[in-house]
Amino acid sequence: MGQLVEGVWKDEWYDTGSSGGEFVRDTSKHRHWVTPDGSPGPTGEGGFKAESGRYHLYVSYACPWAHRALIFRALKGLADHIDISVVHPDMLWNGWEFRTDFDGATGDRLFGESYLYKLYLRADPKASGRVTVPVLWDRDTDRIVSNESADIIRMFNRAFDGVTGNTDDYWPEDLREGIEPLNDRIYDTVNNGVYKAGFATSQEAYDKAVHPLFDSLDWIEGILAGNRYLAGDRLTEADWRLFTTVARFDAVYHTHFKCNRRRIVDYPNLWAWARELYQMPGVTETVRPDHFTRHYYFSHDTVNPHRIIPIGPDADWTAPHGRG
Ligand SMILES: N[C@@H](CCC(=O)N[C@@H](CS)C(=O)NCC(=O)O)C(=O)O
Repeated sequence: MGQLVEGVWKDEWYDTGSSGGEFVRDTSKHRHWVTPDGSPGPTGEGGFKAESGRYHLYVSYACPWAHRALIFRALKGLADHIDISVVHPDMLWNGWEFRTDFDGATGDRLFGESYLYKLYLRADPKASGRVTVPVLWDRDTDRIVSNESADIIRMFNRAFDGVTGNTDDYWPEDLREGIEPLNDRIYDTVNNGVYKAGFATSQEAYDKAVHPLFDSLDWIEGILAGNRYLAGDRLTEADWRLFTTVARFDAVYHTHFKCNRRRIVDYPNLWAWARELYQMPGVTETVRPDHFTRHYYFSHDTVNPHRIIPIGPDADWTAPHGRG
């Protein structure tokens, strides 16, 4: 674990000392957009036209943010148009590595680099900041288009429709007003909430994160009692953004991040909703418990110093969901 400082890799854990023990997530630095015609998107520069074979996606099967991008790649029929490199689940003193000694870890298929930070340095030799997945890489310009999963899934949602012919829409205009507040609360208290609880280094910081997390899970359980999906009867990005955290919850966050007031299996509606999403075509293969259990328990030695990987719960994700 570390970060780049003016082109130099520094091995250091998150600094929670200056924030009262609270984990504060950095904002993503690369915010360009792929668009159908290469015109600029909501942020950054233009020049990134949607084309088959031009872009490469760097992911970890362990990471909930990268997982969003993998799911949208599957749902939107992009697998033949955007290829991927998968990092090794261990994220140690050199950050994410391109080792291949773990099932599914591919190495760096574009450049044969050893570490993800070297990819960031290819794009900018003087780069500073955290080196995170996912990364959407442009082969034509050797630049990072984006390292922000929330943006990448919106690009995947529409930008390549002319390439794939797939017009499924997970951010439909008429539901956006409802989706935004769901995303905001779920990001802050659930997606990032588990990290805030797990990386807290003071009781106060932990308490401040863990109560809103479970308040939100209770609130979501209520929504899913009356609705098939979060925003109503249509599946939207709000569901997928929540799903990647839920998929890791009982195996990892409940134990490793001390989010143990309840498990997902204790919420009947949320658990059935999670199984329904898990079972959708193309999605199941993106869920890799082998990668996420190994990653969290083994990489975070500040949280789990002996790196013992617990046995994990027995839960049947293939059981009928009954939400039809
Ligand atoms: N806001 C980013 C966050 C990505 C992120 O934090 N990824 C984690 C893995 S789960 C990472 O690569 N962390 C490395 C680090 O912080 O040094 C996004 O949603 O894409």
